[in-house]
Amino acid sequence: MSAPKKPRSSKAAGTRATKAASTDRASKTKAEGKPAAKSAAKKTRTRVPAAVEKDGQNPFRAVMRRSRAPEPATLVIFGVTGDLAKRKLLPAVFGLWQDGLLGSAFNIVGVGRQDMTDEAFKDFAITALKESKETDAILPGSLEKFRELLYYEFGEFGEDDVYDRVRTELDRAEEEHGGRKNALFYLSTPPSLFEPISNGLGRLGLADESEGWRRIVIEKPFGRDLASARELNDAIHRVWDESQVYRIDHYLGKETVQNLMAIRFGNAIFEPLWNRGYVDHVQITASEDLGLEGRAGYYEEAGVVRDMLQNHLMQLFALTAMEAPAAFDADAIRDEKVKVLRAVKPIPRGRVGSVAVRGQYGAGAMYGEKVPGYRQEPGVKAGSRTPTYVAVKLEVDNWRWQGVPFFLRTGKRLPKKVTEIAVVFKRPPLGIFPGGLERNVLAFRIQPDEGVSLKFSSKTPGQEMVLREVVMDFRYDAFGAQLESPYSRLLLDAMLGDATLFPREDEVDHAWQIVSGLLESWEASAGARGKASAPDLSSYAAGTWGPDEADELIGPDRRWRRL
Ligand SMILES: NC(=O)C1=CN([C@@H]2O[C@H](COP(=O)(O)OP(=O)(O)OC[C@H]3O[C@@H](n4cnc5c(N)ncnc54)[C@H](OP(=O)(O)O)[C@@H]3O)[C@@H](O)[C@H]2O)C=CC1
Ligand SMILES: O=C1O[C@H](COP(=O)(O)O)[C@@H](O)[C@H](O)[C@H]1O
Repeated sequence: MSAPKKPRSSKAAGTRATKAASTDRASKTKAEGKPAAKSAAKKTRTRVPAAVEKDGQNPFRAVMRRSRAPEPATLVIFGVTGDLAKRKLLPAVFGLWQDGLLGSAFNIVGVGRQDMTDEAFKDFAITALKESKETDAILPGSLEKFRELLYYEFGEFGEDDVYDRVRTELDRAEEEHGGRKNALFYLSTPPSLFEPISNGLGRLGLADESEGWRRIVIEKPFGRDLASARELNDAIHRVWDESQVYRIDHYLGKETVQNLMAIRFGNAIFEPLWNRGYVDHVQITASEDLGLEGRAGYYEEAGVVRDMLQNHLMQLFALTAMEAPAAFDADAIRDEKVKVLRAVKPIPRGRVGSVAVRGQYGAGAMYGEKVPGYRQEPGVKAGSRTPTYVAVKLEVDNWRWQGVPFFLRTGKRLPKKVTEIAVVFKRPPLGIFPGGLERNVLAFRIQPDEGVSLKFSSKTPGQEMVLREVVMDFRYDAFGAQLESPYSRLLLDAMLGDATLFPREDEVDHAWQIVSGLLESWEASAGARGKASAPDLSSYAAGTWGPDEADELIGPDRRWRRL
């Protein structure tokens, strides 16, 4: 599906019109109820410091090596005071910078609604880096140099002033870097603000690429159903060309998700087996031990289908089931993912009961400690029907996968954190030994203990030909390298203009087409049955592997892997 082209001439006109207006706006002061724009003339900036090196070597340098460094650029993070920015984005950018991967001219403009000076923001960001578990080991002197890259702007995202001030920041960055005004805009805000921010950037001409590249990174969830995802795509395309849009799914930035492609398409032995002739079924699991972690406001609106299934799990599915792309480039890979998503048998409302199960955790125990049920979590509405677990059976109508079910499951408060793709092979056609009729399993452990294992049957030592299952295990830590944060990988890719690991418009659309039948069916049944009884929302105790109905979904001749 090709994206509508942005109307270049009208955008250029918009840029000219708003330039004059910006001079007026910039002179408004906080006394007038608007934050004062910072004058480019008055403010001096220190040159961007080079990454900290020890004896010419950064001892924490990541394995991520790229053949080119990004051009001088400004990263503008909208929603920089939020949870994601504090815990993941700022540490990811810091890690890239400390590893010397961001080039010599780079800075960050945080944008929020809170009134804060640059200095207060620098303190905020440094505290976030010190507190986040995701921050790389900090080298001596590194934080002091990193804080010099940080600036802050604030305002109402529905009004023009804040974008005008962002533009002033880009002008200033250009003066310092002596280059073009390249900018990556990262929307780390609630989804309701994606469209207003995109529009604001468009109104002020900030999507126009005549003075440097301009790209927009959009967080998930992308829409709350098929219709709203399409509306959001349309709104985004009124401002941006698809080539400027980076919809982020952090699972695609995980090393081991990329390794799935490397193993499938970088070896000759797997592909001949990767089809209905040999594969019995595939299980894709993203199990979380955590509960809500204070995100009830968001999660009550989203639930597990929008939070995990529509995006992360559908991406893992697409990478597992797609055909080999002709090349490792953005369009070749995204084309293949779209093809297989299109081949998934739709789940109309009437079939939902037989192919999907959802549940909500009740009180239980995690690692020996009692934990409350979902409805007792702070911020959750009494009698909430928000699902925290979903399992679904997908069938793919193509030659490769006809008759091979893909079982996807994800949930919160399951016994442990583990993400895995398991390709379960058919049993041997004939059993000539005692035992030995087990199914072989090739399992990609996405996290933790990243690696790949092959389970097969072997003779046990002794006089008898008795077989037992054994596991051949490759652990990713054999490379001896620290794994890069997915946000680091994806941020750097976006800075380099590489969209390979970002879902394209049509991928998001097809993923929504698959899951929207589930949502419609469950939401309609909630309306019909009222809040009190909810037969299609099963309960499971925290610390267990989800509702019993999920076992029925995969059974009777198959069972979920106990991980
Ligand atoms: N947190 C996470 O682990 C993950 C988050 N995401 C996605 O990332 C995005 C950001 O998430 P998260 O950081 O958790 O969200 P938060 O709720 O923590 O808020 C993000 C930012 O948006 C600002 N904000 C909120 N409401 C408004 C408003 N009405 N007007 C202006 N600014 C507003 C917040 O400002 P203030 O600080 O003043 O409230 C904050 O700066 C979301 O799209 C989320 O779905 C994706 C994966 C994981
Ligand atoms: O996007 C999200 O992902 C996390 C799980 O991510 P992981 O990298 O830790 O596996 C999930 O907890 C969160 O609810 C969701 O918004």
